[in-house]
Amino acid sequence: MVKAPTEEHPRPAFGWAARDSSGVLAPFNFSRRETGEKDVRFKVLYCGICHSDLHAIKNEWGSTIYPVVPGHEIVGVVTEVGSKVEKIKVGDKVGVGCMIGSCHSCDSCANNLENYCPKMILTYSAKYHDGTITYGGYSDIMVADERFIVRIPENLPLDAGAPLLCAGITVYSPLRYFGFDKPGTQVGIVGLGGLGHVAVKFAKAMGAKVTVISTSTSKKQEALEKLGADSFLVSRDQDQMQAAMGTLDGIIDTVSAVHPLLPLIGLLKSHGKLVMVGAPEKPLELPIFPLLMGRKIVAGSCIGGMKETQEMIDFAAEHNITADIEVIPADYVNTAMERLAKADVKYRFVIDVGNTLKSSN
Ligand SMILES: NC(=O)c1ccc[n+]([C@@H]2O[C@H](COP(=O)([O-])OP(=O)(O)OC[C@H]3O[C@@H](n4cnc5c(N)ncnc54)[C@H](O)[C@@H]3O)[C@@H](O)[C@H]2O)c1
Ligand SMILES: [Zn+2]
Repeated sequence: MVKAPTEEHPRPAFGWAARDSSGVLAPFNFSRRETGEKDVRFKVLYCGICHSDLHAIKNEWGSTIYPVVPGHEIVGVVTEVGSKVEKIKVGDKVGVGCMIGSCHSCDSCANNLENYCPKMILTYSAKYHDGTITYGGYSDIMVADERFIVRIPENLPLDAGAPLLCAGITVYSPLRYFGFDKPGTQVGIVGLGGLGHVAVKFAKAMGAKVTVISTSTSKKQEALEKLGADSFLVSRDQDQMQAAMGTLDGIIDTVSAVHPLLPLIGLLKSHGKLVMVGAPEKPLELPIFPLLMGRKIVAGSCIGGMKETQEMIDFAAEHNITADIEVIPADYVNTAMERLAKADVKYRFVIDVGNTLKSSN
């Protein structure tokens, strides 16, 4: 028998959910747990719209549990803390990113890499420790274990800072881990969307030389003049791509759809690394010979651990790095999803949850 939401958890909550793979979002009443002794409860003020939310509502990865309340770039103000919470107090500005739980006992958890814990629990469309389904940040309140709470520095704007909780850490972590953060390193960023545009900003702040690789010239001027990239390559322009062969130490590939890897591998120097962070729904073709000839590496990377996420947010605040955003009301989410699918946003939609999410009852 289906339980009423408040039988499962005592605290009523309200958000927007997709009920099936049409991906259409509509108002949704549900409930959240009581504030546990290690929990932080906060009023959601803003939530970014990640392309992963779009993959998820349409079940493009085949793992969505409906109804799904998406959103994993969530910021707000703390309203309650449990008795054993140590670092967060009522009134603090905080955030939650892509995960809200892990096993706390494996090697990855012991090394602050909760993101690689085999039992990592995603912020939405996953099963929590108590067996209930997790719901994301297109909603009025959030509750999470303190370990998965990020402190938002005072000088970081909450709306333009929200996307850093997923887009930011997803690019910051591989830039650091793969050594693309050394001054003068030649780094390529493929796909100038939500992830890509903050990747340019972080890589520049770390001292890298940044080349944006895009399918058309439409974002060229902005990439060079506004985002601070050093050069711009049009991936469909054979002459440009040929001239740039063997020039990059590393590439971060943020593209959300199936696309050819051969031209990207060609851009790498010997020993160069192509790091995939985009998550297309179907496998990509991997040409082997160009990898062998030059001992090149293709790797992947998934968000970042909580310690590194805090480090990334503090680095962003110090270097004035935020996302370029279009703030929207909650009832615009379906239009926003249609526009995101067409890459018609510069560069991240952020829902003004605090001012526009209105419960129907
Ligand atoms: N690895 C991780 O931890 C992680 C975290 C967040 C998001 N993601 C994934 O990263 C991808 C990007 O997310 P986003 O929020 O930046 O999306 P986005 O839609 O904002 O940006 C994607 C970019 O890819 C470009 N693009 C789309 N199709 C293309 C094609 N066929 N060829 C070349 N370029 C193309 C778009 O123009 C856009 O600039 C998504 O697949 C998302 O699920 C992964
Ligand atoms: Zn995301």
